[in-house]
Amino acid sequence: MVTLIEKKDDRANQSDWRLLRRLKPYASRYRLDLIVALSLLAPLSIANAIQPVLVQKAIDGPIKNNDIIGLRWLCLVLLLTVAARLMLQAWEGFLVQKVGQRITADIRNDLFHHITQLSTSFFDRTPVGRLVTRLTSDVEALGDVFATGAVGIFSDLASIGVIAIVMFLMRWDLALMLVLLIFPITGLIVYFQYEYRKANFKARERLSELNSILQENIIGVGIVQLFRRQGKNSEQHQKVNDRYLRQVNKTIFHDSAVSAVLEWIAFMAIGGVLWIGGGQVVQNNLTFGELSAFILFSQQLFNPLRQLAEKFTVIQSGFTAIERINGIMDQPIEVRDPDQPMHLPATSQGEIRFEHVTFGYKPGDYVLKDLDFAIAPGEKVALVGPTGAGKSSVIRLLSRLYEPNQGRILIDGVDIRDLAQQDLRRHLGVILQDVFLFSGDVRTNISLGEDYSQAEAIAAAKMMNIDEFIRDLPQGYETQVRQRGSNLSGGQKQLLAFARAAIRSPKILVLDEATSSLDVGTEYLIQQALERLLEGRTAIIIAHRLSTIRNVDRILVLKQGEVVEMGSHDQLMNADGMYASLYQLEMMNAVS
Ligand SMILES: Nc1ncnc2c1ncn2[C@@H]1O[C@H](COP(=O)(O)OP(=O)(O)OP(=O)(O)O)[C@@H](O)[C@H]1O
Repeated sequence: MVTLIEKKDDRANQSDWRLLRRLKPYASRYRLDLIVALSLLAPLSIANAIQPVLVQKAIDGPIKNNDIIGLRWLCLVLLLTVAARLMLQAWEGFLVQKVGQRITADIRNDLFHHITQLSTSFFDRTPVGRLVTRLTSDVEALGDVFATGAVGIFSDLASIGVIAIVMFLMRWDLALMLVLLIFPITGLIVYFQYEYRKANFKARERLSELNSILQENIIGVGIVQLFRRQGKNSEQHQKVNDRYLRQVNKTIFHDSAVSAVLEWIAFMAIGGVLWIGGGQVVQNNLTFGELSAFILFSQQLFNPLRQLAEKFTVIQSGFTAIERINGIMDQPIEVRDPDQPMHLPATSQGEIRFEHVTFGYKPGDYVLKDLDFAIAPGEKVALVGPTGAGKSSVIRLLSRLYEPNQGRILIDGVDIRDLAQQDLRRHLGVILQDVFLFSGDVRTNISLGEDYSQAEAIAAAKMMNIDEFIRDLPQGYETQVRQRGSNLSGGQKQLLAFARAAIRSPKILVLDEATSSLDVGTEYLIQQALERLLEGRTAIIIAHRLSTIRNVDRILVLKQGEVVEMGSHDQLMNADGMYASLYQLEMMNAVS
């Protein structure tokens, strides 16, 4: 499946400045530290450029004139300049890294927050592995830009500027030769930068692909082993891994090439200085001190350039990461709270009304067509129908995980799009078939981190027949739930999910009945808990076993997204339509 993010390959061509602008709001939070760091650039660059000048002064002055005292003074000044430069450099580095890591942490938080608000349809199109890559390695790549001192690029640029000025003041002809070399080097850096960026962008896409495969295979390891897919899946993994490797090799090539070329040019520059400057020394047009200073200058000039090339590798990865992070940040939050949300009163009755609702996951391919029904407060309604009829889609719309294409859904007369989502969730308890448990203790899994007391959690667990079981656990309510609840049975997970709903006491309950068969004892506990949970509440139950819903007030029979029958069990049996035949089929299966 092609995701939106993949389509954004052209992002690799976005200008770096446009990308940097996205960092501006983050950087401005730490304005003061950044201003201090930037103001250190000028003294740092001057301290850097002054060193060759001091060497020149020492050679042409005290050394030439046998002035030992003068030489020692100059050495002391040189030493102090180096010490001052190192201190300023350390201070600047510390500030930049500190701010950088804070910015990275802020981006990580914002990205996480944004992802948690994105609509379910986004998650339908985007594999989990890709998202995890964004949240881990992309944010890390961005952090590396700061951690490796790559932002020192600004001080490198400032150093080049100041060195150029000092060189011109000393000898314009030699200075011109060195400065002219900067242009082809910059051209090379820009070329390799572009190529590296392209290769790196693709390498990261391959990495996400690899992560997706890894994620799927780890989550689905049971199925992989049961169906003996290990060999085939390893082959698939190897293919993607090879593709990733090839792409990484390309990035390594561009990275090494730029370093080698720069090294070569740096030595050419020293050679050039010796060639031209040496000739001038022989003709007495240049002093030894000036020649030495220029050899040092050429080193000092090319060192920052070399570092620029090295840093650009990290910076390019950072840019790629920003592009990809932006790819997520630019995903619109489709389900938003209205500007002035309406509120359901605390005395809300729990009436539900679907008004001519039509919906499709893909445009034009409707899975629910013109649904039009109302559920009275306190009424219990079952949704039945063959697989793929649209039952789960009905509750996804009611929970506002998706929006209808046409029509509207009202709770107590208020369109759910006019409600704050929090308000909707407070009035709506949803229990899904596949109960998701978070790592943490049992109590937290009931309260889900909300402010419920221990007594409330226990009361909910008691009402839902699971208190005794929890007390028997090694640490009772403080027992840690293993990943995704692997230390709990299917029935226990169901009861825990009921307790989660019970503690919130919503007006409306939506239940996707578990399909797996349970032993008679657990089945009884669940039925009893369910009856208590449903008491006094409006409920929609997706029933997979018709025998369990004989007592509901009304049954809606869905077929290919349309309500084809509606009525009580007895009415539908008398009508002898689709429900009656589904029911008879189930009875026959139960007997045989
Ligand atoms: N996330 C999705 N993206 C695209 N199509 C989907 C998605 N979820 C469901 N569908 C399609 O929508 C239709 C209705 O699915 P839905 O899950 O609502 O059916 P259901 O009646 O609950 O089925 P079951 O009883 O098997 O759970 C099906 O054709 C299904 O393939």
